[in-house]
Amino acid sequence: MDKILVVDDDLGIQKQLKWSFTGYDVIFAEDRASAIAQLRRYEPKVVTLDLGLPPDPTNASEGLATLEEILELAPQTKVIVVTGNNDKQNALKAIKIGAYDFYQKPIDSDTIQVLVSRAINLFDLEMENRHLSAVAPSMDRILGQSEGILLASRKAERIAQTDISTLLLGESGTGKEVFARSIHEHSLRKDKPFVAINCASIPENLLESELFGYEKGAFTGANKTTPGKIESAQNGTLFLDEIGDMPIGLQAKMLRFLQERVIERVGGRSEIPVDIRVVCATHRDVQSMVAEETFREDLFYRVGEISIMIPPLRERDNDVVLLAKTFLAQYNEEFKTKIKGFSDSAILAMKQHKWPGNIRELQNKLKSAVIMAEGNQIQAEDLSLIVKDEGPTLTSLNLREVREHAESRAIRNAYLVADKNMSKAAELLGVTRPTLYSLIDKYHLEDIKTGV
Ligand SMILES: Nc1ncnc2c1ncn2[C@@H]1O[C@H](COP(=O)(O)OP(=O)(O)OP(=O)(O)O)[C@@H](O)[C@H]1O
Repeated sequence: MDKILVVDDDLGIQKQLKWSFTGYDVIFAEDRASAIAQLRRYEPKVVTLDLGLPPDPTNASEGLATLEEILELAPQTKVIVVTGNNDKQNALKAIKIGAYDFYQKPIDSDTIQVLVSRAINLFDLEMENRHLSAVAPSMDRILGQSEGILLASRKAERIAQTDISTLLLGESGTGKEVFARSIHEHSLRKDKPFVAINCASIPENLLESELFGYEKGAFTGANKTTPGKIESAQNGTLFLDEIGDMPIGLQAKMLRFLQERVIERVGGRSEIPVDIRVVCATHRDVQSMVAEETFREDLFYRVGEISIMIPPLRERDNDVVLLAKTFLAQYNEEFKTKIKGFSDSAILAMKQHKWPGNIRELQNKLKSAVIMAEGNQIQAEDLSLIVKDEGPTLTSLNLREVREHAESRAIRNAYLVADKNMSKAAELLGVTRPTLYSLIDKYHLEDIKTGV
C-alpha cells in the first residue's frame, strides 16, 4: 500500500484525513521532529504538511522549515502543504521551496484525494524514470531492465571505445543489430560510417565482390571499378550479420583482412589499407561449427575477441512488458490510435509466451493488435496469444483438489501480473499479505517463496 504521511497537530484533522485516505497506509506526525522521524522510517510517497506547526501554530515558519528538511532528506517526496484560509503567500513560498502543491483549509475530502492520487502517480512515474536511468547503461537504444540485458549492455558499453572485434550471439530478433549500432554510436568512430551486411542474405558468388569490391573487367558485367562494403566503412564500423553463414571459401580472405587490415578488390592487384572496427553477429552455435570444421577456428577467435550473449526475450523477466508498453506508445502515434494499455490477461499471456521470434515477433504481434483491437485496452486475443490454463481436469480427486489447483493458479498469475511484488499480488487477490504468504506455504509454491 502506498504510504502517506500526515503532518498536523490537530487530532480532528488527522482523523478526517485518515478517513479520506482509505486504500493508503496513513502515518501521522504532529511536529517537525516526529515528521522527520516518520519520514526516515516509512519513506512515504506523499506528505500532507500543515504549515502551522507547534511551537507556534499561528506562524508558518516551523512548517516551512519542516518542508525544507523533508525535501533535503527525500527530495523525491511529493509534499502537499495545507495552509489556513487566505494564507496564499505562505503557500506560494512553499511551492517555491519545492512543495508539489498546496491546499487551503477547510479540508474537502474529495479534492484532497484527487491531489494525493495525482501526486502518487507522479512519484511513481519519476521513480520509474530515475530507476531506468540509474540502472540502464547509457546504451539508450537498448531497452530493458532485466539482469541479462543490463549485463550485455554494460559489456557493450565497456568495449565500445576500444577496437576489439566483438561477436554478438543471440537468437534471431533479440537485437543484435541494435547492439552493433549502439556500440558504434558509443565509439570514437561514431561520426564515421556504420555499414551493415548480412552474410546469409547474399548469394555466395556475390558476397566476395559485395564485401571486397571489384575492379573494372574483373568479371562479366563489371563495367566499372566498385568499392565494396569494407571500403565504404573506412574509419567507421563494419557489422557482419550472420557471420556463421559465411562460405568457408571466403573465410580465408576475411581472416587476412582482419589480421592484416588490408584488402584486395576482386580482380585487383593492389592492397588497400583499411582502418575499420568489426562487429559480427550470429544466431548459430559457431563453436560447434568450428568442431564440425564448417567455420575456421582462427577466424572464430579473430572475430570473437570478445563475445556478448544477448538473452532471448523469454529470459528477460519483465522486459517484455516494458518493451510492449514502449512499442504501444510508438504504434499509437504511427497509427493514430489511442489504446491505453494492456489487460491483465494480455500481460499474463505475454509473460507466458515463449517468443521464439523475440522482439521482432513482439513488434509484429503488437502492431496487428493495435490495428485490430476493439476496446481501449489490448487483450490477450488481440495479440493472438492465449492465457494458458494449466488447471485440473475432471480427473481431479475431488472438489478440494480442484479448489487448491485453482487457488495456486490464481496466486501464480497474480504474482506474475504484479511483477513479483507481494503486496500488489495480495491486493489483486483481495487478501492480506500474511494470508498470501500462508497460502504460498500451504500450496508449496516454492518458486514464489524464493522469488524465482
Ligand atoms: N533492446 C531493444 N530495445 C528496443 N528495440 C529493440 C531492442 N532490441 C531489438 N529491438 C528491435 O527489435 C527488432 C529486431 O532487432 P534486431 O534486428 O537488432 O535483431 P537481430 O538479433 O539482429 O535479428 P536477426 O538475427 O534476425 O538479424 C528491431 O526492430 C529492433 O529495433
